[in-house]
Amino acid sequence: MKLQLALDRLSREECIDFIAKTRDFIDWIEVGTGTIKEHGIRLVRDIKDAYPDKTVVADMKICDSGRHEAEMAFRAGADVVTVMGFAGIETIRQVLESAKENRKRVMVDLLEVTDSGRVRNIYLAGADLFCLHIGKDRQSSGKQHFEDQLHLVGGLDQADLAVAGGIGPDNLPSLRKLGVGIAIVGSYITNSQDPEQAAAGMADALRRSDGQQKHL
Ligand SMILES: O=C(CO)[C@H](O)[C@H](O)COP(=O)(O)O
Repeated sequence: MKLQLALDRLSREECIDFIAKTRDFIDWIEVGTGTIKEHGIRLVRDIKDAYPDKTVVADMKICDSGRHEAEMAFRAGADVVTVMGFAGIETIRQVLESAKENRKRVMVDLLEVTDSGRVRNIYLAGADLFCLHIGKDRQSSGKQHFEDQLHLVGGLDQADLAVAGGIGPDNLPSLRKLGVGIAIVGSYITNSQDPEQAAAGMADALRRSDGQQKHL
């Protein structure tokens, strides 16, 4: 299982600092939605230039103007862009087309998606990377679990699976059963007193886990 560091609610300098501290333990770097809104797409470019060997995810959470927004992120050096699973299929198709033309990838964020038929249509449209996601605001209710969302991606045999939202050592064991290829971890690392240790611990635990290893 790979580790994606999510950079949310941070200053530009903090983003750079967290990457420097955790670089040996993380596989993918996510520039969070709010972070892009606050600091601009230029931050994606700066991170990709500094870490050309890392996979950089621009968490654009696209829900309209698919091609325009995807190309903005790819031009800035993003390797992966996110589109919302609840977006119109036309928007999702535009993002997938842009990724194909640019030889990049799309992560479909399934935040608040409940219809597995919709997910299957997105898969049939060419998506091959899906993210089960418990949003920040939902996390506080404590009522949602990744297991409850697993039916959404049942039978999507060729797709890779990521999970995001509240992941830390406590719920790591539950990921083992889900066949997850990539764990997206933000707050557990960025709120830690010792981010380097936190990232090292998560990376070690993820790699030792029984989760199905997928090529990403
Ligand atoms: O995409 C996101 C929010 O929309 C976050 O990057 C992701 O969910 C990480 O969350 P956490 O800080 O709980 O680990």
